[in-house]
Amino acid sequence: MDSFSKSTSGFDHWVRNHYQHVDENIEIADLRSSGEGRALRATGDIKKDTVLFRLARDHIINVRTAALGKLKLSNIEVLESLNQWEALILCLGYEMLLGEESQWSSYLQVLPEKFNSLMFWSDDELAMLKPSNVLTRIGRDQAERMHARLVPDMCVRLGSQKLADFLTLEKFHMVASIIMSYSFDVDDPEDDDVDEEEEEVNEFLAEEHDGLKFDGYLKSMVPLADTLNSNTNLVNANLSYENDVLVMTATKDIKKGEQIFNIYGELPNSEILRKYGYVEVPASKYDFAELSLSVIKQTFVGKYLSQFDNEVRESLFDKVVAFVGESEYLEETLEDQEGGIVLDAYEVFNDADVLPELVLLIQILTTVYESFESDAKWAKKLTKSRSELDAFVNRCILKSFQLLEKTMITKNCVINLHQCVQQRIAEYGEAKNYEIPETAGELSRSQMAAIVLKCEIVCLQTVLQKFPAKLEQIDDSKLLKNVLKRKSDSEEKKSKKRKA
Ligand SMILES: C[S@@+](CC[C@H](N)C(=O)[O-])C[C@H]1O[C@@H](n2cnc3c(N)ncnc32)[C@H](O)[C@@H]1O
Repeated sequence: MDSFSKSTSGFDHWVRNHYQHVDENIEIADLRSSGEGRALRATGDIKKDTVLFRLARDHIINVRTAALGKLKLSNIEVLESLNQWEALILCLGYEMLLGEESQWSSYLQVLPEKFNSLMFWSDDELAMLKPSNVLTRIGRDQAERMHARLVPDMCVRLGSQKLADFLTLEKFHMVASIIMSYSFDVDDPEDDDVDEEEEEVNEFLAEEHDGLKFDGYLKSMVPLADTLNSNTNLVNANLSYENDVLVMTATKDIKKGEQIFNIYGELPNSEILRKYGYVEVPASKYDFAELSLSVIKQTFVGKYLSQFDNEVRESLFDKVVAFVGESEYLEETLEDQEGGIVLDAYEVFNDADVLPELVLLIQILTTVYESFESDAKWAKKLTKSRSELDAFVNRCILKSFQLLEKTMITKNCVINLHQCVQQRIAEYGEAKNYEIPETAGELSRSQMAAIVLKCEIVCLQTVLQKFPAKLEQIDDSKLLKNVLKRKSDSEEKKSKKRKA
């Protein structure tokens, strides 16, 4: 028996001795040959709603159960003043330091030491993922800053100089990565002042320091629940949290020999690779690409008002977008769209579902720019008067919003959105020619990078084929007439004033 199998068998033994229930038709399978590590598999037919296993809360690792919390009287309070990531990194690190003496020693044996998540890719390897926006979310610097905050001071405060010595930066990255790919956000029955909306899913990147209290959940390690691999299309099990116990249940009939899958989140392949170090083939059910504001800027600045020099065109775009971003009308009308409609990047999903914020922005920009094109002299004048420009953009916002509310869109808006998407596809270069293999197997990092890029391109191409399925297209002239009518009204008023 190799050491991998020995660890599996030790862990299996521990689970069956400690858990309240483990179904007889499940096993921990060795799927190393297909690059999937350990996984849960059915050894007999399992009916939907069968409880696969049930465990008491004291078998999971978090601030309430871990040895570090009990090392000193004040430790729980100190740990609760940290954020979820910091607290669990220190708790799990301490269990690893305890090794054989840890209550979870058999479980610690089956945690990985090697990772494919993006934190561990070299700069050259990461370059293979250009131009995916996932490259902006790796978080290596945040992890290093977190390490500097916690080690050694916090470890010493918690009473363990040994933990400070143990948690080198390399170890810290390893523990953080285990938590990234293995932990669960488990409902906290002791914290009933829960505001689900406020749950911060990616607080590791946000670096918030609010402390654990009132988050409503505790980031925890849940042995065996984390042995399940994930598949967005084949998910057939779900972990639920009851007062005293955690229960893994089959959500579908599962046949003998089939793998039991969880779902780690509604994530696209780029995020699955970033956090978990693998990709789904041929695609994740939740794939999306991102269209950044800079691509939209390039498209509009490159297309309109060619008689102006580039600097004027760029500054005009920035002014218009800044005004849209601060629009009081939009703030009041779109109450539930906190942060407005101007975003750094817009997600574009694999079913051509385009964010309404993006459609509205492009409709506003199209209306503004088509109006400018219709009278370049007037446009030039407008660029010099902030208040007149703002008033005009405001009208375009209003009319564009009303149009989309009636499920209509102008033809040039559709063309412009398609051109933004084409501009984005062009940034991917040759990646569009890549053919995704039919089965995953063991994939190299360059293959996984190519699959991520191809999945993003497919989302963008789908928009070109399908958008706008649900909106009626009208001629731009109808909207422009409406917007520009007011312009001529106000010019007439001005000239009357002048005459008087
Ligand atoms: C929560 S663990 C699941 C158990 C893991 N396979 C193991 O051997 O410990 C998450 C890790 O499992 C692997 N994994 C999960 N789902 C996978 C899948 N569908 N294909 C390949 N690897 C997967 C990835 O390495 C991921 O980081």
